[in-house]
Amino acid sequence: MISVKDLHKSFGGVTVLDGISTDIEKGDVVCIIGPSGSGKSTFLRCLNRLETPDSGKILLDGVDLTDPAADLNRQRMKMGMVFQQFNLFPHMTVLKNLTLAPMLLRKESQQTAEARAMALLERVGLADRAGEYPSRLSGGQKQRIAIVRALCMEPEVLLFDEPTSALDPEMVGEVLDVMKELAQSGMTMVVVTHEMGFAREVASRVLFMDQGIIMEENKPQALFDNPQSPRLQSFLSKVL
Ligand SMILES: Nc1ncnc2c1ncn2[C@@H]1O[C@H](COP(=O)(O)OP(=O)(O)OP(=O)(O)O)[C@@H](O)[C@H]1O
Repeated sequence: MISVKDLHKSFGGVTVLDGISTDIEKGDVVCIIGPSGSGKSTFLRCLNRLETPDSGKILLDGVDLTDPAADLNRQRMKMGMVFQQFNLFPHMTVLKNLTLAPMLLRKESQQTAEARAMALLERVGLADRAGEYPSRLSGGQKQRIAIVRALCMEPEVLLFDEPTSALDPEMVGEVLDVMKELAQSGMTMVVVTHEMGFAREVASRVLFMDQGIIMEENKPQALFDNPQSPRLQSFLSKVL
């Protein structure tokens, strides 16, 4: 589904991505962990071209997103993004936040967009908040709404950039539960996270990122279950 080939990105002479290559298949739940500043967010933002890589290729369903001729807006609709800071529109109700993009970009009728939004709100237990403004919601509720907003575009893959980092500890669980449910439903997900428990439980693959490169672990559960693993020890000592 997504194929990344030899991705490089520098900021002001500092190399942040130093030749990243990986393939993400349909149904994968890829967790990216690594120390602060190791380039995790930059990698995620390059995937949907919020950042422009210096070199390398990103193929989404065979379309090269680094090709200037690619229809980026069309391709981006296939990738939902959930940010650390929710990024909901504060002046719009929850329902308006959820229906805006499907109506504007997918040209859906209000009725269709609202019906899907309400069904998804139901799924995350927030149907009764459809008429609220974001300022009246808790952080955990806002992030669940942000996930629903991404889902309303019916993306092929969801990208999460540290979705629980801005939350009070007691709100983390409710957001992770929604993400687990999504993963179990077969959604393809790429998740930058410091939540080791989530990675252990849900990831089909874990990418360890350090100094601009990734090391991949195809059997993350086995890795986490082996506390003697020097590789795990080395990463955890930096991450935690
Ligand atoms: N737009 C930018 N301009 C300049 N430098 C940037 C920019 N974005 C990121 N960087 C730098 O690139 C490096 C990697 O940042 P990035 O946010 O990708 O790391 P991260 O692994 O996601 O870190 P964290 O876990 O702290 O969020 C950092 O040194 C950061 O300061």
